[in-house]
Amino acid sequence: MTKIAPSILSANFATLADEIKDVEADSDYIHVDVMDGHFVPNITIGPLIVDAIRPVTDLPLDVHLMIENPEHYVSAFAEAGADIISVHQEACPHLHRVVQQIKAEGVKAGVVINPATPVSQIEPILGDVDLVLVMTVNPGFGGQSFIDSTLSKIESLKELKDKHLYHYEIEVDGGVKAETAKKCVDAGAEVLVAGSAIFNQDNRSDAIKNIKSSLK
Ligand SMILES: O=C(CO)[C@H](O)[C@H](O)COP(=O)(O)O
Ligand SMILES: [Co+2]
Repeated sequence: MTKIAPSILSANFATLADEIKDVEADSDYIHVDVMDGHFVPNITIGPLIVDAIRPVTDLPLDVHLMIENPEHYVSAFAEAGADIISVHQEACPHLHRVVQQIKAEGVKAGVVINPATPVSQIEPILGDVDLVLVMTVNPGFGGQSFIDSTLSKIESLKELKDKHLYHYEIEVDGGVKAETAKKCVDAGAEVLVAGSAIFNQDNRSDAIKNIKSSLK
């Protein structure tokens, strides 16, 4: 069963608790996009917001760190209530150390690759992570168009997972909507992050059902 992770990046931050409640029943994770204005051009959410939304939902908080030096903030996000913390390969010269740091906090560890980063860059760490996030847009903003060349990387990650019996989930993020979701799942994606395709719609439940029915 494909999981759905609405990205609150496209939600109304003035009513964030209500926005999360609105998608909770149809979703599996809540995806939280953390941007620092350095690794990506945008600035968004810090541990304070994760702490504030933690009591709002029992769904796992899937925290996507688009920040430089993520090792400085792993503890703060774990203490704030993150269930999964994912870091970009491109931001981590000592990736293995950061993954171990996340796991030592008792949190699931994910690794993320940008559209231009090949799977080979993360191959040595695949046996250690709980989630691999394939960016299907360049990180920094919601509402961008899906990049088709990322599909072959999803296929490679599925092949490597099956071959080595790795346990990571394959997640995709960026430009995911009813028109693009099926090709991700056919390639091997197990978790679909969607922001604008859900929160920019009046009826969020229908928007999620629309994505799910596109997979049939
Ligand atoms: O990490 C992200 C951007 O860097 C977001 O999770 C992603 O862009 C979701 O937005 P949309 O579904 O509108 O593309
Ligand atoms: Co994201």
